[in-house]
Amino acid sequence: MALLEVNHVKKVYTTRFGGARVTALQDVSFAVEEGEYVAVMGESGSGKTTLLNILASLDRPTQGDVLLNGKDLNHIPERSLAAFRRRHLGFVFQDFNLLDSFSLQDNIFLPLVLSGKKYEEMNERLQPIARELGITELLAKYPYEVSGGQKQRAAIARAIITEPALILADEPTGALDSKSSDDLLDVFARLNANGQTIIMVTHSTAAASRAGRVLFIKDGMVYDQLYRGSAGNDEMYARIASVQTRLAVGGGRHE
Ligand SMILES: Nc1ncnc2c1ncn2[C@@H]1O[C@H](COP(=O)(O)OP(=O)(O)OP(=O)(O)O)[C@@H](O)[C@H]1O
Repeated sequence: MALLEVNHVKKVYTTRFGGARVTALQDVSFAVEEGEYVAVMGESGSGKTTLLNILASLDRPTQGDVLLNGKDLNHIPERSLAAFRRRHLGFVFQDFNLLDSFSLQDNIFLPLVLSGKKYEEMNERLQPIARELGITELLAKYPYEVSGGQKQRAAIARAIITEPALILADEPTGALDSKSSDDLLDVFARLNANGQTIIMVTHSTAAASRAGRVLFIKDGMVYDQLYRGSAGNDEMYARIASVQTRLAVGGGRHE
């Protein structure tokens, strides 16, 4: 059984007064196995954020279903969704989403605090993660006292401290300079090498070239997929660029 199954997902937004309808996703199906690292690419407006929100159980599809570990997200009652997300998913956002009035350590503890964990357990989990991410010395600092790259590492610590089945990252390198982006992508690669499943929405060809598979979304459909196979990052980069060119000029889909 795949870790994540997305079956014929369609999403139509209807404006508040029943006016214009926008089909953000037409018919999206794919599966993600445990341990995969999948990048999702597509032009602005192609439906990436809509898809990520549905995978995150932050929004429900108009049609179709999403199964995480065989559990249909549509069947989780609204009141249990926040706890479900905390237990199974880790989030990394472009703008870090750290609370400014909390130290990095308290930001990282937040999902565990919400799950009612004791300080000793939180601290025991934190120390190896902070070491791995190189932020041990920064834990007492506040988000405004550290760099973007350091903020993003704290955000990753917060995402993985709950040991989620799946990390969902939305443009995680979007606000970082190229050195910090490379560092973040190294962290993702290491997490993935240790078995962490990651889905990352990105506009960056360099970021996507580090993933094991790239899914291209166009007009609310999966337009193409690239599997890394034995390709190195440079070859992957070139292959992604070539699909992007085909996407931009409106060439036929690869089936
Ligand atoms: N809440 C909403 N109500 C109505 N239409 C929406 C809503 N959210 C998104 N859309 C529309 O759905 C389509 C897909 O949007 P989405 O944000 O998923 O694209 P995207 O690929 O993430 O774009 P970007 O790369 O710019 O973030 C767009 O046409 C967008 O205008």
